[in-house]
Amino acid sequence: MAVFTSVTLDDLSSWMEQFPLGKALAIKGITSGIENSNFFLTTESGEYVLTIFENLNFEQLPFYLKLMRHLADRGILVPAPVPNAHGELVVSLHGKPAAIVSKLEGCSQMAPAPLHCAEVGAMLAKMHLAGQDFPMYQANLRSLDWWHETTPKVMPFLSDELKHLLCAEVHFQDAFDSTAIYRALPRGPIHADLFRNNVMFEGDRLTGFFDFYFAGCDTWIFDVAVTVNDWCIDVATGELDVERVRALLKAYHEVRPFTDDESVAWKPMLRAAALRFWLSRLYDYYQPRDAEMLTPHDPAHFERILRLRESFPVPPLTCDV
Ligand SMILES: Nc1ncnc2c1ncn2[C@@H]1O[C@H](COP(=O)(O)OP(=O)(O)O)[C@@H](O)[C@H]1O
Ligand SMILES: N[C@@H](CCOP(=O)(O)O)C(=O)O
Repeated sequence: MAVFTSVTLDDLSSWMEQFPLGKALAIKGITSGIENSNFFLTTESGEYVLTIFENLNFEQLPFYLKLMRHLADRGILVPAPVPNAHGELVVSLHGKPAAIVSKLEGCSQMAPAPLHCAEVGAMLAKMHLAGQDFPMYQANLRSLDWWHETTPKVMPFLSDELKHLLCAEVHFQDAFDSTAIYRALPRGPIHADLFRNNVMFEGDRLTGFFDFYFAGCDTWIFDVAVTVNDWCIDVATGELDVERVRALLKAYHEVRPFTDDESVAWKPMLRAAALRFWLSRLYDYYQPRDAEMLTPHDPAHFERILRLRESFPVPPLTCDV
């Protein structure tokens, strides 16, 4: 659907000289993105992805790209941004910020089995550990403060019942946020949007996480909850599939054992993760941005998930069987 800024091989002939990648041989627009202009780029040294950022600016991008570089340098399977001759990861192209990153092989696994969830769980835990010494800090920009800012913007569009659901959940999360348990949760850089469409698989082998542009520093368990709420559900109902949940959590726990506080926080965090995407989908639905050219994601999906996580028991974080 979206290549907002077009790029030709001619445009790249001198621009590419700043990168140690040789000449650009072919460029092909990627149509599936919704936010940026993405291209598969073939150069004399291999296959890459060129992104022209349509919304994020030169000040905002270094956090995300340096985080990806930091993780890639520590063996985490993520696109590695390529620095230019001055060590810069973000460079101007057609007056907009642009970056070249390594290309991940494969495609998204949209019907995951327990073994795919286990691959994701293990890599997520490795990513959290590898991010511990990342020196930059940026808060998760779609966290509690954003929920407070955004709730009043969508309220006028909601029925009384939905208003009540939203306010009650924000209130619950406020209360949980001020507990000693919440404050003790281990944290660091998180992906914060690790849905099925942001992970590549080649067959059953995970080849990488991408789309780090919602990343920020927050609790690791929130990242696990976001991931489980997408990877381990029946998409039609939002119900958790216990086998996939167990596979993901067990693989994560084997790499980075969960703490007791995280076990207590697990259900509230599954609710927080549902709230976060219900709210962003409501916002995009009722206040669409100009650049948003695709049909907005269905908010009712995460409303359903939130109701389920509030009302029903969830599989425990750790399990002996
Ligand atoms: N590093 C990469 N390696 C391989 N494919 C990629 C890479 N980055 C993006 N893509 C492809 O481009 C598509 C759009 O990327 P995405 O980050 O979702 O774009 P947007 O931010 O515009 O929504 C992805 O679905 C994927 O197919
Ligand atoms: N995963 C979010 C929307 C963000 O879209 P992405 O394509 O950038 O991951 C949702 O499903 O609401």
